[in-house]
Amino acid sequence: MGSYSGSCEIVEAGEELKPVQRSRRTYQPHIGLGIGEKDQKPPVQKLGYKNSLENDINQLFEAINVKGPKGLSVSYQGGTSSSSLKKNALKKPIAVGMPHSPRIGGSEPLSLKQALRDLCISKASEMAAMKRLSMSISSPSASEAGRVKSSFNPVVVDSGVPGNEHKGSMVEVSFVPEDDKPTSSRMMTAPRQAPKNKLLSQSANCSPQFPRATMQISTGTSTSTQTDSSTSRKVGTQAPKAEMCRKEKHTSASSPSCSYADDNTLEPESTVPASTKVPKRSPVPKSGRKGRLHAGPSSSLTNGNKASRTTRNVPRVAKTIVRNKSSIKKKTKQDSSSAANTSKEVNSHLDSNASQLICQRCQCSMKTSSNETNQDSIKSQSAGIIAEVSSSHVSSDMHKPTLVENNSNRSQAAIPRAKNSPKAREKGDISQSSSSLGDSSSTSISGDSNLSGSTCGNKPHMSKDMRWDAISHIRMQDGVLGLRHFNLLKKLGCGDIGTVYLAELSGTNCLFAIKVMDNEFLARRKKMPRAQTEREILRMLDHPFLPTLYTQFVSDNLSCLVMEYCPGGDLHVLRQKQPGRCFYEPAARFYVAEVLLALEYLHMLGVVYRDLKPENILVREDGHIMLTDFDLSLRCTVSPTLLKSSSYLDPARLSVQCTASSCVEPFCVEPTCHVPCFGPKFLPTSAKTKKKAKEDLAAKVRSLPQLVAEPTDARSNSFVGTHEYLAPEIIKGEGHGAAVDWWTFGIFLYELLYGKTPFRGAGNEETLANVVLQSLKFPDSPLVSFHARDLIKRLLVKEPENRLGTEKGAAEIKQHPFFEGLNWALIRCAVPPELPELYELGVPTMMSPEAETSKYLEFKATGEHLEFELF
Ligand SMILES: Nc1ncnc2c1ncn2[C@@H]1O[C@H](COP(=O)(O)OP(=O)(O)OP(=O)(O)O)[C@@H](O)[C@H]1O
Repeated sequence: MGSYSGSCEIVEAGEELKPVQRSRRTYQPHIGLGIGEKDQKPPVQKLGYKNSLENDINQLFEAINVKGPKGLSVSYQGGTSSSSLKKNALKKPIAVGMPHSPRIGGSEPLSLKQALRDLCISKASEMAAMKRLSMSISSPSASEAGRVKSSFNPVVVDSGVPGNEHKGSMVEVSFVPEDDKPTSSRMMTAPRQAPKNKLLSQSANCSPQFPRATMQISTGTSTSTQTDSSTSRKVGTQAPKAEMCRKEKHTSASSPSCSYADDNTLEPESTVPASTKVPKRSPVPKSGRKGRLHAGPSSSLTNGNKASRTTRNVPRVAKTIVRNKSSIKKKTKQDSSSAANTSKEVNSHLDSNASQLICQRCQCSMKTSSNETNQDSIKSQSAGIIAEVSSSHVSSDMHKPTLVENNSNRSQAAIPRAKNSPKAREKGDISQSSSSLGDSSSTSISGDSNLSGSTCGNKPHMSKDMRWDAISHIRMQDGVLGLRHFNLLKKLGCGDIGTVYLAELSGTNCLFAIKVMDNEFLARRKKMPRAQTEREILRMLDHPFLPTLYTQFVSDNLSCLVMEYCPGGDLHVLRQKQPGRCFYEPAARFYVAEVLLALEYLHMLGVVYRDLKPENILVREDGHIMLTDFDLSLRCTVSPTLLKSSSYLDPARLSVQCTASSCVEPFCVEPTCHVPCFGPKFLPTSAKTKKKAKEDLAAKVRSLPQLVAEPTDARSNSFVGTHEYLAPEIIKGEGHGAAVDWWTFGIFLYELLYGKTPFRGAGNEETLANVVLQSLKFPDSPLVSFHARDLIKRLLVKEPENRLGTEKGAAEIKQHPFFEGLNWALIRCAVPPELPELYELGVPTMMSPEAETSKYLEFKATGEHLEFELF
């Protein structure tokens, strides 16, 4: 829930501070476990915290002195103590410690106090050394907290908004890479046993904040007395866009492996044979039910797949591959075998810098393969590469518990193209692909970094995807990537500005969806801006429910976007296969929840999507969704706002007072599910106490600040969208903003539940009139819950200013009781309603390269549309 996200972030920020705090805390447990070194006393004044340690020790001994059992003589000088308990405790480190350590109670004259002090100083020295080691590896010359902050590209903004009662308080919002471990969900749910699908500890990756916001609030002199919604605080004027730029700079500055190109440039393929230029032909009308406004005839692809549907009832296994810790962690551990606990602390800090470590890994690679990379760079330049594709992504979070099995993300990436068992093929592909990349695997990432910008750092949530390597490998081999490197296997669909193909990167078994657009056609039809918008947006995205753009290039005046392939068809097709042609409510809830997170992310990036409809929601192989098609989107600026307390919950906009859910099951729809995500030791026994606990928790969650990044100032007068989904303000030409996405979100939910849109008329004109004039009605059947209908009602408010979501965006909508019980942070790990029907990859036997180039690319674009004919 929204509040959850908020809570997550705060906890995360708290986590951010932990390194500083831990430096002292971690010391203490080692008092009893430390290893004495020598009798020498290091100059403790050099390390500030050593004084604290000594103080602690002194206090400890004083406490022992003072609190020792009466009549017991506790001697710290002679080492004789009649307290066996203390004796044992104190003996332990020394007994286990180094042979030269002084013995307590033994014959050595050294005092116990002195011995312990030395032990602790020794331990502190070890810790300091380890910290230095880890810091020098990950980010030289940065404090731990600073290092974390800098690597996560934080936005630190003074909350000193004029009139703000929180003067003096500091609000920090940082956008963290997705691979990093969020801790919020851990805080909220960790006490319970691991989720059944083995979520990673980075489960907050599932949270909507992509970029995830972590908030650190130092209340300082804050009076904390705000009570109304006016207390929302501007976090700052930095829009995510600005953050993106900063991130890019940061990344490129810190990592030579990450190169970024100008947004408006593409990499032309200089070596495309003339034979690949194919004739144009007239368009094929879109078979979809809805015509799109704003452009010529649109087309919609329905896959003709007849594979049987499988209900997914087995939780997906998400095994953690903590590659990110990698060598640094190991090294740290090796260097400090006697400081296991300390090492853990350090490692946990390093974990939180996951993406940074990945980048460092790349850098390391770069160093070891610099010659090769340089050669390739030169080669690329000489090949006439104008610009490299890079994803000017906003570092995202989570974020994410990497949903991976074994080679995980990579396995997801390698969607097999052979006909037999998809799963088996997948594995085969991985190994084959890996081996095909074999020798160069160690350098391919770094090479790719320089050549394409398609680095692990660009799309953290897909950083382990083997397709980066595959592309990089080809680039390193040939110096340039073009259409000739792909085997076009199947036409997936045709849109207004291009045609999408399923394609295999030759020799890699890696599948992609390639959107091919004819620049000449686009220019002639004045659709270049749409293509440009889509390209720019795609490049920014780094979110599990949005497509990953791997690379882009121009091949013989064809602009190609190489994207993640989504084999499950679209929601429009899937809905029509449901009984009654509509989804059951839990399934609908699943899909709209994921779409909501995608929209929230887009809004945070300053993108108003404007074209939500089931046709644009593809189903991934794992059953989760992918929102596509951004050519009608509106780009704008956005100012993240931190809303304090529960002021963001406007009861007038929500029918029922929301309750925060802490259920670990992302789709537990049982409203009476009480505090189930806490372990037994936290579970109150009586129902009454349970209820109280839940209320307390809900109150706490509601009191947490909430990040809202809704582009409230976005305005456009364009008449864009799909008839049945058009918002009234668009039809009326009054100008519109981000609220149109919440209108379409309401229509979308309605359609999923009822199998039709609410205002559809006999024709487009009537539909438009209905949207503006007709009141919302719900059919008697199928039966839909009150909460679902209530949410739809609040979204389909004709005046945008009164529409749910208009003011506070997705955060507001997530609070609606329809989503009660849904753990937003874990949504990505939820088991989807059903397995998608995968496209039958009944790909014809691959033709010879000559035949491919001469026959596959029969590009035809005449009249309204452009199309590439494959066969
Ligand atoms: N990544 C992908 N994976 C699988 N299929 C895809 C992918 N991207 C697009 N498609 C399919 O290709 C079709 C055409 O997509 P495209 O985005 O070009 O057209 P569109 O959705 O009709 O929108 P527009 O007309 O605005 O371009 C889609 O309907 C979809 O079925």
